[in-house]
Amino acid sequence: MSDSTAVLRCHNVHKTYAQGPQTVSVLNAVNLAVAPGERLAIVGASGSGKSTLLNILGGLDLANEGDVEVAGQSLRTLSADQRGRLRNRKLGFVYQFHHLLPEFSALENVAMPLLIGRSSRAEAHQRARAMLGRVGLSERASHKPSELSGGERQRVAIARALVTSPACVLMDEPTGNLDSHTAESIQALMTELNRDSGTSFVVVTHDLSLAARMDRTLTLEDGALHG
Ligand SMILES: Nc1ncnc2c1ncn2[C@@H]1O[C@H](COP(=O)(O)OP(=O)(O)OP(=O)(O)O)[C@@H](O)[C@H]1O
Repeated sequence: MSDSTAVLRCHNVHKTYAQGPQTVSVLNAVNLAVAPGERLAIVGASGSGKSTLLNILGGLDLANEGDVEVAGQSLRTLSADQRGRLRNRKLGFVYQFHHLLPEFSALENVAMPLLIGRSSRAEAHQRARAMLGRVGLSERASHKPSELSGGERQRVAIARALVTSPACVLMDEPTGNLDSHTAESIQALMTELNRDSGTSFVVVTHDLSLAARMDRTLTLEDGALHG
């Protein structure tokens, strides 16, 4: 794959953190290219830097060195506002602890990225309703997150990540706090949505059965990705 076709790409990414008087190197020359429609799992020991890498790939955190390109656009050249807009248009995010807004309904949570992207309220709600249908939650549209099960909340988070038709969805432990049956249904849903939408997935996980369902698995070790 030539780099220009990658939906997400990083080159020579380094990240260090100050921990007290020490500087700790977490990422040390990470290179990655994610193809359109590709499902990639990133695995690695606790503390190996998986979440750090995901946050840098999503433009939520900045590398000390190196570059990230989202849909061919280098994040380095963008202001924080421009990065936010690119993130909103091209990326979706799913976290283990879902980060749904507690005071809003499932429908309003899913509509949120569209409203932030300046869709009209009517259009945002129509698309959010359709997406909730895709994840099997039409009957739960008016429920608040506290009125949903863990698996339902995770499906709302997936619907919210996909509602803008992003090029790539970044997921941090999407099945991490779910029982095995619910995790299995989330895995099946991800496979189905990937097939239907062609959206790429980058999934950080300790769940080896989820990793096995992806097209490719890379291991983060000693600050670098290994095939
Ligand atoms: N803001 C921060 N300041 C200082 N150190 C940090 C910060 N964020 C992460 N770290 C350190 O960077 C390392 C990598 O953390 P990260 O959360 O990326 O690992 P991980 O592979 O996602 O771990 P886990 O599988 O346990 O979630 C850890 O040693 C962590 O303590």
